[in-house]
Amino acid sequence: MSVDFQASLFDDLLGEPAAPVGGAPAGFGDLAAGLLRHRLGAGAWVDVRPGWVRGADELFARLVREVPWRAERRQMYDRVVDVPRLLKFYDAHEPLPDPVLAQARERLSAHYAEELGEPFTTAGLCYYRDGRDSVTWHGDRIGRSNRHDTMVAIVSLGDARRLSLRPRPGHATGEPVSFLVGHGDLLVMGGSCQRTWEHAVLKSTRPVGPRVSIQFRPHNVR
Ligand SMILES: O=C(O)CCC(=O)C(=O)O
Ligand SMILES: [Fe+2]
Repeated sequence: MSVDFQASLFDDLLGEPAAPVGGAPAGFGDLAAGLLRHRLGAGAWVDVRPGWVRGADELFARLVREVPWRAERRQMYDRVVDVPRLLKFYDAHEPLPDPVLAQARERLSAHYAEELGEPFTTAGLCYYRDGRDSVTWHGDRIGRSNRHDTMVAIVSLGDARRLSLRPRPGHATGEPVSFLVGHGDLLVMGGSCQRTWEHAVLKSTRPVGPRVSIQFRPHNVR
């Protein structure tokens, strides 16, 4: 069984007007207002803040247009296969492709400063062109996250996709959960989440439009 949390359902509860359609500049809602923590077990948690980025239509369009997206290929057993999404990684000192992303990183670093103990530095961008694009089950465990608690903060733009989580065998128990992350939503995986749980954006057979995901991580977490 999977438990569904539909971010969009919370929108009205926050009592904040939805972003106007069209060219409004991107801005941010109060991060702490409407931020909800879901404890997954084994020290893993997920924070969700629906509609954090406002007026993000233009931002989404700019990122789709201007980020130098890369198609990658990976070895899978005895074959080389296309990675089913486009990617671009910005290391700590590389300029981000849009000032709004720098603002998002600053706000996240400020909000989580005490709990995380360090700033978010890098930004990994993924472009899911349609429902066939996906990321398979994994933990972000390259680097310190293999041994230490950390955070990965994801801003989602464009069409909503489901971020699914399940316990990593031998490391956690519990029911799988999934969060529908939509345009402007923030989802933060924290605590032991990368070591003890796995996450994925699974392929969708329903028609789904493009989505851009921006993942902010601290230094040497990937
Ligand atoms: O698309 C997402 O929000 C998740 C991407 C992800 O898990 C990753 O790139 O490590
Ligand atoms: Fe990931």
